[in-house]
Formats: sequence, C-alpha cells, structure tokens
Amino acid sequence: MSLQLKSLVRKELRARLRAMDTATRAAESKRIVTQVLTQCERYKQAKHVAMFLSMPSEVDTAELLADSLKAGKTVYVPRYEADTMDFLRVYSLRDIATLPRNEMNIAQPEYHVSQSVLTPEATEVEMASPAEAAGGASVTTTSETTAPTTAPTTATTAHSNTTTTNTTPSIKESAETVARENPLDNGKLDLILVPGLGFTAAGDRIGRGKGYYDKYLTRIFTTFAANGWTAPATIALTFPCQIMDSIPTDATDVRIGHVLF
Ligand SMILES: Nc1nc2c(c(=O)[nH]1)N(C=O)[C@@H](CNc1ccc(C(=O)N[C@@H](CCC(=O)O)C(=O)O)cc1)CN2
Ligand SMILES: Nc1ncnc2c1ncn2[C@@H]1O[C@H](COP(=O)(O)OP(=O)(O)OP(=O)(O)O)[C@@H](O)[C@H]1O
Repeated sequence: MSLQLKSLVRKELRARLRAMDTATRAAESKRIVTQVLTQCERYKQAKHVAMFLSMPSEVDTAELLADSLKAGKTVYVPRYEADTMDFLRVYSLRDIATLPRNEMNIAQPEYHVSQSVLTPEATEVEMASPAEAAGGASVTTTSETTAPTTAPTTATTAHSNTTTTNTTPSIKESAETVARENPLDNGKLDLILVPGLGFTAAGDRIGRGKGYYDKYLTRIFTTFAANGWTAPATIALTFPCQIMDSIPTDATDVRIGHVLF
C-alpha cells in the first residue's frame, strides 16, 4: 500500500525537480548553502561532517565541501554498493576530484586509499572543483585541507570492508595504502547532511527508494548509542519545491532533525 503511494510521491517529486530550470536551481542552491555557511550553528560548530557529493538535481554541496576542508573539518562522503552504504573520509578537494565513479557516474571513495593522498603536497596543490567530481556544476575554490594527524595504517574493523558482497574495491589494503576513516569505527561524527527527493518541514523524508539513508542512519544511531558516543545531528538540504505537507512513511523511515530549504 505505502509502497505504491511512495512511488507516486517520488514520481511527483521527480517531476517538480525536472521543472526547475538551471538558473533557478543554481540560485536556490546558493541561497541554501549560504544559509548553512552563515546561519547554521550546527554546521559551524561541527568538526566532523558527513555530506553527499551532489548530483545535478540536488542542492550543490561543492562549496560546503570546500569550506569544511578549508576549515579543517573532517569530511566523509558516501560509498554505496548492493544494499549498503558507508561514509568514508575524504582528505582534500584533489582527493574528491580523483575519486573513481561507479556505473551511475557517481564519484565514490574506495575503502582504502593510496598513502600519497594524505601527503601535505597532495592536500595543498590547487585542485579541481568537487562539484565536477560529483557530476554537478563547478565552483571556484582556492585552498584546502590538512592531512589527518593520525591516519590508520590498516583496516581496523569489520565496518571497513567486509559489509558488502558483490564488489571488490580496486584499491586494497597494502603497504602503500591506508584505510579511509569511517565514523562507525571512530565515533567522530557531529553532523550528517542528508539528500532526498522530498521532505516535510517536520523532517519526514522520502529518498530514491533503496533505503540507503534510512539504513545508514539506523546503523549510526545504534552503533553510536552502543559505544556511548554522541549521536550526530541530521540536516536535510532541499529545494523549496521538494517540501510537501505530508509524506508516506513507515516504521523504518528515519526522521531528519532539521530541514533546510
Ligand atoms: N548525491 C547523492 N549521493 C548518494 C545518494 C543520493 O541520494 N545523493 N544516495 C542515496 O541513497 C546513494 C545512492 N543512491 C541511489 C539510489 C537509487 C539508485 C537506483 O535507483 N538505482 C537503479 C538504477 C536507476 C537508474 O539507472 O536511473 C538501480 O539500481 O536499479 C542508485 C543510487 C549514495 N550516494
Ligand atoms: N533500517 C532499515 N533496515 C532494513 N531495511 C530498511 C531500513 N530502512 C529502509 N529499509 C528498506 O529499504 C527499502 C527502501 O526504503 P524506503 O522506500 O524508505 O527508501 P528511501 O527512504 O526512499 O531511500 P533512501 O534512504 O535510499 O534515500 C524498503 O524495502 C525498506 O523496507
């Protein structure tokens, strides 16, 4: 029942997104991102932020990626495959710009990364826009991030690379690689910026129908609670046309803390 209703709602929301012209999308994106940068205390105070590499139909996160890295925040971006999603640390705009793309042209980090990505030179040179890496519009950026002070030398837990079954990451653990940090292992996550197809102002959310975010948020909250770590805040970034009066939800849908539009 709810399944059919959800697919109708997704169809309507996709149509609304398609109806937005490029200029409006860019202007709205800019307005929403400026709100985050200037008015959102949770963002400003966050030291460890998970965010998505935006697709063209989403609020463009390029400037947020650049701002966070420049400010020295730890930034994680999603990697999904089969039925699971993880967030893995990215170390610089260059790192982001050189991420491999999956079959849907979405840039995604591997669980392991070449040591060279963490060297000071690799994090300081002038870099391509993260929006280009994500397939979205380009934004001009200047300087970036710092290398992690304590990069792990091995994959430390089961979260790091054993949760999926179908794809073998092409970069594997070796003397030349390190595991990208994973907040499920280190408990360092203050804020998750969440994409979606539609939201209510109260935080109900509908996504693209794979349950990736619902499952990930559930995993995060469960794991953080079990370890006594403080749960991250969740903020959705969305265009006004994606806001609905109500959204069909079920027991596994996770409500988002704040919806910014
Ligand atoms: N920017 C961004 N990154 C993100 C998400 C997102 O919503 N936004 N995701 C949020 O979840 C994950 C990817 N979500 C996906 C959700 C659905 C399908 C999907 O429907 N795949 C179809 C093929 C559809 C097509 O070709 O158009 C399939 O597998 O059958 C793929 C990815 C992780 N990364
Ligand atoms: N926490 C969970 N544990 C197990 N299965 C889940 C969980 N959350 C969602 N699912 C399953 O995933 C599928 C898709 O869920 P739903 O339609 O809510 O996705 P969505 O919110 O649109 O997608 P997404 O979160 O990827 O953006 C459903 O079959 C749902 O039962």
